[in-house]
Amino acid sequence: MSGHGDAQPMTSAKSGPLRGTAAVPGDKSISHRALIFGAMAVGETKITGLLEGQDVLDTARAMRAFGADVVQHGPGAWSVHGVGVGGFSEPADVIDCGNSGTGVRLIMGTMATTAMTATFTGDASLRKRPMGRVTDPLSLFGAQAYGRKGGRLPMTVVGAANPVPVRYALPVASAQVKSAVLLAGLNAPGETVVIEREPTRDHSERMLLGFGAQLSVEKTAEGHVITLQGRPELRPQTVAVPRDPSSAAFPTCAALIVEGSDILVPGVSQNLTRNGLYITLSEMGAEIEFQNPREEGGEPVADLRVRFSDNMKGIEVPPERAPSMIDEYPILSVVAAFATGKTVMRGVKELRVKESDRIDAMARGLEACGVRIEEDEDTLIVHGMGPGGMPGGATCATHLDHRIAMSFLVAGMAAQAPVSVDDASPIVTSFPIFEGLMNGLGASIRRG
Ligand SMILES: O=C(O)C1=C[C@@H](OP(=O)(O)O)[C@@H](O)[C@H](O)C1
Ligand SMILES: C=C(OP(=O)(O)O)C(=O)O
Repeated sequence: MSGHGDAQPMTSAKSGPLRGTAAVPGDKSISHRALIFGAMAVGETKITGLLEGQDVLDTARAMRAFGADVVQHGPGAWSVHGVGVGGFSEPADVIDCGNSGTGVRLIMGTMATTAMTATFTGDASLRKRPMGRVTDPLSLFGAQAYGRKGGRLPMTVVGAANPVPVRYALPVASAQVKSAVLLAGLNAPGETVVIEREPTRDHSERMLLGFGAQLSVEKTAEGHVITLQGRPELRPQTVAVPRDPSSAAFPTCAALIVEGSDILVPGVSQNLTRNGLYITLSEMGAEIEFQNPREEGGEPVADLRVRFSDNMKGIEVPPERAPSMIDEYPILSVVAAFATGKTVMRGVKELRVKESDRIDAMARGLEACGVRIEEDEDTLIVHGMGPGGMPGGATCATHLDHRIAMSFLVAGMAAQAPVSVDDASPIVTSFPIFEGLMNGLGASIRRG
């Protein structure tokens, strides 16, 4: 999907109390990886709970283009007949990863150590995002990449015919870059080593172990040293995808700011590389109870009981927490607008290279809603207006960014006047049932 269709304006008006259970769909990061690792295994991987968002559907299509047999059997139930490590065949056409940074970067890594050429593109948002962060380490394996200025898509990657293993220290805290290097390392003989100073989401490491790769993680003074043995035969798995904590953030935060709300959000990941938002909200004084802790799909999860919280205080979010809540800053900045005092988010410059420049998109939209903002290259500061304090009454630009669209629709649920977004169509990339789920809890979100 290289372009969205028509823009889909949407408006969210003040909501009555939210009630009920918010069962959000499968985790996007784990869904991409289940398809990609399944394609690299020999035999049939069975997946349940797959997120059927556009980003993941684009990865499914890409895996077919590289020769894997990917079949949908029912809602969320998929199978992948893999071709084995190094078994990809050259795609006959351009690979279109739509809106998905995760999709394109992980797939580039996967094909970079196989002797073939593939050309990648995406929508207008993805074509602006930097790919040099993955093609730089992939070139160390012997791959070559030819893209537009600044390492932008469309880009052609020529895979290494005789790949060599790599030792690479990540210059940026990014699970996408880490995963691209590990995926490339699968088809390089010998040991590939990735060193990350700050821990990022660890789904690739967990899944590689599950599929039978030899991988070790050592904590050293340099950070996490991840060592992978190349050329394993990956064994097909049964993957039960847990719910997405980044999607769960939207009903959770909505319930915190909409007066009288009391909802249950089941199966929210407590994986320490993903739960930064929930720690931050608790520190702000949010009324969240973590009930029934258990394992689901190999991830620690809990059910969250979330109540309207009229006593939240702005805080300083520790910068080292950023990787564990990187996609949640837009919705956190909405909650911060309904807290008392200022919330300071430092060390967040990575937000500028997501589907949009998320610091700029949130700053401009919140200002239009009457909120005072300070920002610099690496910082966002929101001056809270207290419960019910945000005037609202604006139309916010979403810049092809699902998280910006959902964040402003949640803001409208508690603001004094309705909040509109110019284009809600990108929400289908990660949370296709957002509108129905939120309205089912009691929200008033309508098209137009
Ligand atoms: O590896 C992943 O699945 C993801 C990693 C993060 O990106 P970066 O690795 O670029 O920080 C995150 O923003 C993205 O939504 C999903
Ligand atoms: C940044 C995100 O995704 P991606 O990088 O995969 O486009 C996101 O989902 O917030």
